[in-house]
Amino acid sequence: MSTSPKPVAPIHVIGGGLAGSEAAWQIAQAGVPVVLHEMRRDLPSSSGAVGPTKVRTDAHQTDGLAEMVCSNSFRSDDWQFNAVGLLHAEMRKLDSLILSAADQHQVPAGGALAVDRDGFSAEVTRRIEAHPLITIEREEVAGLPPEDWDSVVVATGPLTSPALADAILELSGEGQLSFFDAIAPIIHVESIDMDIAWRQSRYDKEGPGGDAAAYINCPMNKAQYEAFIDALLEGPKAEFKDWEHVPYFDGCLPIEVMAERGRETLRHGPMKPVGLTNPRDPTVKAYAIVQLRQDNALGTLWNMVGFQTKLKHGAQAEVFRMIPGLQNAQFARLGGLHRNTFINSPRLLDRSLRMKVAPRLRFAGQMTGVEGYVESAATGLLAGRFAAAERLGKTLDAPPPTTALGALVDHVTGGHIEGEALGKTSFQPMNINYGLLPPTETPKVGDDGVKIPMKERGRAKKRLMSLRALADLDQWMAGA
Ligand SMILES: Cc1cc2nc3c(=O)[nH]c(=O)nc-3n(C[C@H](O)[C@H](O)[C@H](O)COP(=O)(O)OP(=O)(O)OC[C@H]3O[C@@H](n4cnc5c(N)ncnc54)[C@H](O)[C@@H]3O)c2cc1C
Repeated sequence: MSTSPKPVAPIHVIGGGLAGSEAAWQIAQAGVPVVLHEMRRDLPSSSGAVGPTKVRTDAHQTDGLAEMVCSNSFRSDDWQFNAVGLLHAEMRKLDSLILSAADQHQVPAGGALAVDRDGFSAEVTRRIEAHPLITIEREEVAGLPPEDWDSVVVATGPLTSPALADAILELSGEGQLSFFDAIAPIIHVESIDMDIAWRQSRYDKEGPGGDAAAYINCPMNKAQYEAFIDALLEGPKAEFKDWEHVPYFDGCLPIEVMAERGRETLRHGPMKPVGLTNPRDPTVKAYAIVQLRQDNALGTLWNMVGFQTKLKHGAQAEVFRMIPGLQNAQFARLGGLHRNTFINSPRLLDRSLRMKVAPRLRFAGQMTGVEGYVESAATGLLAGRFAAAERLGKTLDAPPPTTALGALVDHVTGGHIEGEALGKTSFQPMNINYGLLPPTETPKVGDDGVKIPMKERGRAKKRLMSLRALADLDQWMAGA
């Protein structure tokens, strides 16, 4: 007598945003059933109320899956010279629902992949609803998922509902999960002018690694400082939106707010010039000094210490390039101000995005500390594949760190270096960028054997890194 095979138990995905929709799709495409829980819905009108009650987050306007809450752009689609374009290319290779729906609903935007947001969200919703292995439950998961959900992907995003956020916070043992956040810019190290800046820790103090030259220092004279303060005070600031009502972290005030308190405040705060000596001008005391601290294990990205800001993005590049040594700075991430919910992933997650203290819970999307629509969908893609492989009794390692996908996993699960934690984590959300991938040698000669001009070598290096990433991803896929 033949017995029918035991049905595969479903995986639960919480959150039908960019990450959750992609995760659900990847799991179902692997042949594993999925229940996707999304809280946004229209409730029938209650007695006396006019029209249906709409359950939304503070930013979402619709009940459509994968709603883009702000811009309609997935940013550059150039896989050769842009890290997010490379991430697109990798995701396309892996049957990404988000990329496929975006390609289908593309609108003209130069080299960027921008979409008709309603058409895009409708397409994702249609394909998820039509998938025979996916069931959608329109409900809030208001606390930790029931124990009998043995495999869960939590993809509830920056605006995770408070009941679930509180439960995760408690489980994590961390002090904080959701906050109104001002973040400092991060700079590619190769764009810092080391003929002006120098390496030294304040008072040559050795760090835990025995390094007494852990910081990069940019000196300012009085005139430069005064001009900088004027530019800071005059620069256009991002306005608060009415959904942004969570307070600042203590000790994390935007620099413009400090400057408004007095022209000298910054010189006595993050720009204090004490304990540092410019080796090129040892007898002259700098009037103010901007410090940068290494931000990733590779040493390719450096964080402007104490420079959290709510200056508008366009103004930031202009104002911060006034700092001597940063005149040609290339920003891996600009500073910003927004409400965000994310976990301290480097401490809490393993390399397959499982929570170490509760491995039935996997995290994906902005909750893991990646930033942006594409990066969120990318971690959803991986979390979905990891969860499906586990359910099917297979092992799936993360893609290598030379790929954009692998670099993202490495960043959120370990690549970041903890700063001098002021009672809080220094881990901050980040977009994909080449600084997260191990560097290659800068090529001097092109494929055609012709010498590459100096100013084009940075681009050539990006292309080399992209080619390496796609080749390594192919190899990973062949072994997966
Ligand atoms: C105001 C704002 C503007 C932004 N603008 C941009 C931008 O222009 N470009 C960009 O690239 N990124 C932007 N981001 C970042 C953006 O949120 C992420 O890039 C992306 O949407 C995150 O994807 P996600 O899947 O992690 O979260 P989301 O896309 O937000 O999806 C999370 C889903 O989980 C649901 N959910 C929450 N809690 C529960 C619960 N307890 N039970 C069930 N469902 C739940 C939500 O309703 C939502 O549908 C912005 C973020 C915010 C907050």
